[in-house]
Amino acid sequence: MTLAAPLAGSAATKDRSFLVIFNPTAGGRRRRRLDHALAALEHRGWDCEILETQARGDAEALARTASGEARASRLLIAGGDGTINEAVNGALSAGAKLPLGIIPLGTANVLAAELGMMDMGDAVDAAAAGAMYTIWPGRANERNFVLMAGAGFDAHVVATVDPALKRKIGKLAYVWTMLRLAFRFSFPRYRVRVDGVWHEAASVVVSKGHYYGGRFVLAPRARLDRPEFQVCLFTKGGRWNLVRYALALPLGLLPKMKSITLLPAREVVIEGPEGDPVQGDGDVIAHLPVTIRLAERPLTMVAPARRG
Ligand SMILES: Nc1ncnc2c1ncn2[C@@H]1O[C@H](COP(=O)(O)OP(=O)(O)OP(=O)(O)O)[C@@H](O)[C@H]1O
Repeated sequence: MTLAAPLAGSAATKDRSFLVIFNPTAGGRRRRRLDHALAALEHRGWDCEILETQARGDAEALARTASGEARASRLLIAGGDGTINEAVNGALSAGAKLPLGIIPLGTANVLAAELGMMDMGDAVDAAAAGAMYTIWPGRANERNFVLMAGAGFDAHVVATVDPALKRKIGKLAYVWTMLRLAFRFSFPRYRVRVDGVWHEAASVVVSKGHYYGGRFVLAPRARLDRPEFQVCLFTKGGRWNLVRYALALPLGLLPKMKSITLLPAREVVIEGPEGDPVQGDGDVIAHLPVTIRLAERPLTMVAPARRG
C-alpha cells in the first residue's frame, strides 16, 4: 500500500453507523457481494443504511448531502473507482467532514489495491476497524480525482469504452477498445508544463497512486497521502510504442523504459487538441486545456492498518 502513517487513534468510534452509497448497475452479483459485506459489518456492531444510485451523478449528490447532514459517522462507497470518484467530489464539496471507506465492486478497483485491500475481507476489516489516513486528492480543472488524471491515448480509450460492454466482459472491454482505437488514433503531441518547465509527450498520466489499470505499477514513488504528484510522460507515440507500453505495464517494466519520464510535481498544465478528453480515475472528468493541482482540502479515508 502507498500510505505511510495512520492518523492517531484507530478507526473505532462510539457511533458505529455507515451511510452506504451503492451503485447497483452491474446486476445481482454486485448486490450479493454488498449484502455479504454489510452482513459482516452488522455482525461487528455497525448499522448500515443503503442509498442506491439511480443514474450517473447520483453518488456525488448523495455524498454531498450525507457529508453536510452528518447522518452517520462514516460514508461507505460501494462501487468501482468511477463511483468512488463521484462520491469523493461530493464529499469534498461539502467539506469532507466524514471519514470515507470503500467496498470495492468495480471492474479494476485500483483504489482498493492502492489502499492495501487484497479482497473483500480486507475491505470489511478496514471499514469496521481499520486505520484512518489523510489522502490528498488532485484536481483537474473543476473535478477532483484520487488515483490519476491524464491525457492522450488512455484518456481516449476511457472516453470510447462502452459501459455496457464493460459490465459484460470487465477489463477485456478496455483491451478491445484499445485495439480498435489503435488503428484510427492520430497520436497528437501534448505540451506539458510540470512545475513551470515545459515538456512534450505523446501521453501523460498525473499519478497520485502508484498503480495503473489494476495492480500494475506505473509510478513507483506516487503516494495517496503525499501532497504531490508523480507525472508520467510517455515521450514516444505511435502504434509500435503503444504495443511496447502495453506489454511492459503488466511485466512491471514500464517505469524503467527510456521513453518514460517520471517527475514529481505540484502543478501540471496539459495543452493539446482543444477539447481532448482528460481522464480521472477511469472516467472523463475534464477537457483540454487542463490545469492539475492538489484538491483544496484532504480527505480522511479508512483503510487497512499497516501490516508489520
Ligand atoms: N445507478 C447508476 N446508473 C448509471 N450509472 C451509474 C450509476 N451509479 C453510478 N454510475 C456511474 O457508473 C460509472 C461506473 O461505475 P463504477 O465505477 O461503480 O463501476 P466500474 O466502472 O465497473 O468500475 P471501475 O470504475 O473500477 O472501472 C461511474 O463512473 C458512475 O458515474
